[in-house]
Order: sequence, then C-alpha cells, then structure tokens
Amino acid sequence: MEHLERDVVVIGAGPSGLTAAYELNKAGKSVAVLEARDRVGGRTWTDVMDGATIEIGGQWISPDQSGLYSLIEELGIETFERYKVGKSVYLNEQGEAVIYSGEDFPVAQNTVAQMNKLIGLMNDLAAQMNPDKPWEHPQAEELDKISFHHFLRQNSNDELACNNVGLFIAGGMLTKPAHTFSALQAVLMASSAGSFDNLVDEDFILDRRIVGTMQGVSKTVAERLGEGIVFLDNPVLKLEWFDGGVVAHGQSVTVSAKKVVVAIPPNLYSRISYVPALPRKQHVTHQHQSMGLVIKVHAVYDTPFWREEGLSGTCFGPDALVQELYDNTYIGESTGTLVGFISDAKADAMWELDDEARRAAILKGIAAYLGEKALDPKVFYLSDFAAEEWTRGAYATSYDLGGLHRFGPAQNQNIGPIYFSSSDLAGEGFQHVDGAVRMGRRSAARIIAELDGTSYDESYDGVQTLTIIEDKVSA
Ligand SMILES: Cc1cc2nc3c(=O)[nH]c(=O)nc-3n(C[C@H](O)[C@H](O)[C@H](O)COP(=O)(O)OP(=O)(O)OC[C@H]3O[C@@H](n4cnc5c(N)ncnc54)[C@H](O)[C@@H]3O)c2cc1C
Repeated sequence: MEHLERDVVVIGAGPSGLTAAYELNKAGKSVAVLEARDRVGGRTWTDVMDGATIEIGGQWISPDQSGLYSLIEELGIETFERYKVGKSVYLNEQGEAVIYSGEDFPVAQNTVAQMNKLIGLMNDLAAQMNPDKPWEHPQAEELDKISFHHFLRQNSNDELACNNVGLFIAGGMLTKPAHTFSALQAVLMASSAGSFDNLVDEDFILDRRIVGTMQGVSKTVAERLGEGIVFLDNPVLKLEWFDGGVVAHGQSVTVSAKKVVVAIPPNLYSRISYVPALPRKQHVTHQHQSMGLVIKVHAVYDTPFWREEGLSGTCFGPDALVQELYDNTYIGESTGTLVGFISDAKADAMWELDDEARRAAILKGIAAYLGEKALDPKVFYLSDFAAEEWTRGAYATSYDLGGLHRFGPAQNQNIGPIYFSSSDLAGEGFQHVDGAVRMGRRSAARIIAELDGTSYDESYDGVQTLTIIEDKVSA
C-alpha cells in the first residue's frame, strides 16, 4: 500500500473531481485523485466501434454552458455543430410518422396553444428562481409538494399537451416518470438551463459537440495534471475525518490530506464508510437523491440515409418506445450514426427482454420514425450506466417528491474537511458537465480560501478559472 501526504485528496476522476484538482494544482496545492474505475471521465466515456466514434455518456454542450466553454477554451479544445439540416419527424398517438419543420410539434392548434401556455408558465416560474437556491423560490414548498405530472394537469386539461411538455423534463432530462418528482424539481431543471424555452429547443440544448469527445476533456485535464496525481483502480470505501484533515483509503493508495473533495454522484455517497459517521442531516439527505434511468441507443449505418431524404434525424414521440432520436455522426465520419433514448419505465421493460428481442424492439422503434432502412445497422450498442457499479443509473440524480426544498439547503455544506462536488449539486448546469465543472471550481475556491486563510466569495459561479480571476486581481 502506497501512502501519500497531500493538501487535498479528490475522490472521483469525473469532470467535477478533475476540474477541482486542476484548479487546486494551478493554485500551488498538492493533490491526489483516487478513481474507482480504470479510466477517467466518469459519466463521459468514448469508444470506437467498427470505425465509428460512440459517445457512451455525456456529449452535448449548449451556448449557456459557459463554465464548460471556458474550460475547453483554456485547454485549447474545439467544438462542432450537431447535424441539424432538414425536417424532423413526430410520431403521433396513432403511431404515424409525421414530417414537420419549425418549433411546434404537428398537433392540433388547440394542443399547441395549451403546450405554449404550460411552457410560458414554466418560463415564468423558472425566471423567479435562483438555481443555486431553488428552495428560496417564492412558491418552493407548494411546488415541491405536487408531482410534475399533477402540476401539468392542474394547469391544462389537454392530455396530449401535458404529455408533450412532460416529456421534455421527465423522459428527456430527469429520466424519471413525471409522477415521481416535484414541480419544483422540474422548475430547477428549466432554471438551470436559463429557461424552459431553452430546454425544449433541441437546437439550443443539444447545440454542439466536443472535438475529441466529451471524455477527451477529462483526459486532457488528467494529462495537464501530469504523473503521480491521478490513481485509477482505487475505489475509496473508507474515509477517516477529523478537525485537521482526512485519510482516504483507496485500493492500493492511502492519502492523508487537509481537505477532501468527494466528487462522486450523490447516490454513491453511502458507498463510503465515514469514520466517524456523517451527521444525521447528511445521512437522511443522501437517501433522497436517486438516479434516473435511461438507455442511450447507438445505431451506426453505412451512410446517414435519412439526410438523402431531407431529414435531420431529429425525431420525437412522447408515447413512443424511443422517445427522442438524433443524428449523432461524429465529425469527419462518412458512416451515419443515430442516437436515441429510452427512459424510465420503458427502459425497465427493455431490460426484461433477452438481447435479441430487445434489439428487435428498439430497432423497430427507430424504424417507426425513419423507415425500414433503420432495421439493419452495422453497429448496435446500448449505454448501460445503470449496470455500472460506480454510477448506477443515468443521466444523474435528483430528489424525490418533496425532497428539494427539505434537503437541498444541506447538499452543498461542507462537513468539516469534507466538500461534496457533483454536477447533480449544481444550480446552473445542473446534471450536466457544465455544472460539474462549475462545482469543481467552486469547491476548489472554497478550499483554497480555507487553506490560505482568505475569504471565499459566495457569489463566485465557477464560470472562470481561479487562475484568470487571480491574474485579473493582480493586474
Ligand atoms: C448516458 C448519459 C448521457 C449524458 N448526456 C449528457 C450531455 O449530452 N451533456 C452533458 O453536459 N451531460 C450529459 N450527461 C451528464 C454528465 O455526463 C454528468 O453530469 C457528468 O459526467 C457529471 O460529472 P461528475 O464529475 O459530477 O460525476 P461523474 O461523471 O459521475 O464522475 C464521478 C467519478 O467518481 C468515480 N467514483 C464513484 N465512486 C467512487 C469511489 N467510492 N471512489 C473513487 N471513485 C469513485 C466514478 O467512477 C466517476 O469516475 C450524460 C450522462 C449520461 C450517463
């Protein structure tokens, strides 16, 4: 067993932990990062399958994600636009594929009006929210007591409008059925992206991708950190803590440090034995943060055949098995890649099937939008983060009904030397790599202030690196 002494130990080499380590390192603090997996990147992960680049986890970046944008700019990493040219397809309640263009789904005018009313309502509620403190929203308690499903139906009696609007947050973002989380949690999702309008606009929220892939961002940060800092295959299962610091016990490395950044998803906090035990408030809080469930489906074809038919590959079906579909061809590749999503209860049903039946059902679901050519891909792969011990779901964690206003205020409090950092605890960029980066920078800033005996600026949003802020101050 190797023993190290460092200023800070970081648990988890996902985007949040690595960003925290990078900022601490640049500020002259000694760091070690202990990572359970045999790779960095956490919920961002890339593989090449039959020549096609497959982003198994997080991949898209939207224009408001300025924390992630500033990190990739610092690292010299470029982005490219998602393929958006052509018409979209909507699978209606009768299972018919309707080709359309423009922002509105091709549904009855009255339903469009009801959808716009609900979207307007969500925009107004989101505008009143500080995403860092959703529990301070003027209607926080009231909105946290009602499920998003019932909130929508309280405000519209058009079932299709409720389903269509519900899809954007339930299946599309939190990946939980709309009756399992509150309207407050839904408003946070909208507020974290700037507005509900931004969330429902796929050209905004799924705007661009990263050259070198999203996992490449974490790999580049790890490279910049250099040798002897990131230790893979080192799950931390025990964390001793006391006034002056911590001892983190990895598989082959133990680290004594003054502070620790626990940069793992909240559903895994209880995987670590804390000695002594964490306070009661954290014990309870951590039990109310659970992962959603989504299967990310990848299908690669010899060519992007839908483009020849004037289609963008963008497809929606609120009642369909594959609820969303996009052209996901990686830059410079001549093959055509589609990515689709199957959420919550529909994902449960898919995992009940054997491999052959599951593949047939999912490809039939894709063909319902794009025709029979979709039935025979050369690569068919399902991202299965729920089966991964060090994630256990996808995309991220959120609170159960009533949890956000009750437990949220405690989620970002440090417990002595222990600081929690995760995209799932972020305000802006909540559940996204952008939020992971912002939280990593904020955790680092708080720790640096503590170690240096300086004050921490509570309004720091993690958008700029600490180094640039320091340069500006000294200039
Ligand atoms: C399928 C999928 C698609 C997504 N799509 C997008 C997208 O398009 N755009 C976007 O911005 N976001 C997307 N996300 C979300 C995004 O990937 C996450 O928000 C982000 O990766 C979270 O970063 P993190 O560092 O907080 O946590 P993670 O990425 O989960 O990293 C945590 C790390 O901690 C490690 N760990 C866990 N327990 C321990 C332990 N006990 N000891 C040591 N190490 C441990 C894990 O192995 C992991 O490496 C997606 C996620 C998934 C799963």
